[in-house]
Amino acid sequence: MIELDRAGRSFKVRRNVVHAVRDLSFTVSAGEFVGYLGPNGAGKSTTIKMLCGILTPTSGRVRVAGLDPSRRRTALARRIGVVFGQRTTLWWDLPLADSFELIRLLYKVERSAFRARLDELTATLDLGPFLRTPVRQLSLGQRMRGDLAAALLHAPEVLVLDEPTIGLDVVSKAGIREFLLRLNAERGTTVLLTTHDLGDIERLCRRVMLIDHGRLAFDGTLEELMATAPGQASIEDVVTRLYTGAGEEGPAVIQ
Ligand SMILES: Nc1ncnc2c1ncn2[C@@H]1O[C@H](COP(=O)(O)OP(=O)(O)OP(=O)(O)O)[C@@H](O)[C@H]1O
Repeated sequence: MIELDRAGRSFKVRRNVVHAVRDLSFTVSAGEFVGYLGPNGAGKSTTIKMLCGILTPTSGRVRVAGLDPSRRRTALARRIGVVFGQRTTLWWDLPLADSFELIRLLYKVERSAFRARLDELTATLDLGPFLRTPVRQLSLGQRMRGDLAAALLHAPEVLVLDEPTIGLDVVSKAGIREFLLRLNAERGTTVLLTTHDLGDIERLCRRVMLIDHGRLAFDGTLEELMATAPGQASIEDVVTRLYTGAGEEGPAVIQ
């Protein structure tokens, strides 16, 4: 479903070149739920932007649902949903329901399929009480549920999430995690999740990829991740160790 083959993306900054992502190769199969971790500046958002076609790779190859994202952005938009937790795709001054209707028109979703999908999302994300509220008046947790629904109205096969639980309280986080688990289990939606919240990873992801300085530093199951640092008490300890390269053998490097 997602394929990167030696993908790289660099930026020219004045006289320097920043290699945000280098030589990155991985595959995510249909139905997987994968956590994509890395310290600040590691290259996670750059990867996600290449997956959505916002950025073109400067080397290598990227495919999502068999499509080259930067060349087939419109075709890909029908197959992928994206949520950037720090931004909203909703119309700030419009009621949530009107934003959804605009998205229906943009994606050319047939009215009855849209109605059924919206009813389902309204029930599972509990959107009913604030469907008529302008987006700017929503709390962060309500807005995030609205953004998730907006990303899923066209029933994409792949969902890419960039910090979807940032700033949420424990109850809101639990609700969103529960929703994502069900979406993956019941609909088989493939999910790639970037987060700094390791609770998200523990609760949701069987497979974890870790990127550092633009390169893949770990790719394996959560159990294998924990086993890279035997005796470490928590996932925070293990990930801190990998981020800082601490320990006698250093981080588990896969390549
Ligand atoms: N448009 C750009 N121009 C120049 N440099 C960029 C650009 N976008 C990203 N970078 C650089 O590429 C590197 C990777 O950035 P990226 O945003 O992908 O990291 P990240 O893993 O998402 O970080 P964070 O967890 O802080 O969001 C950083 O050094 C960043 O400064």
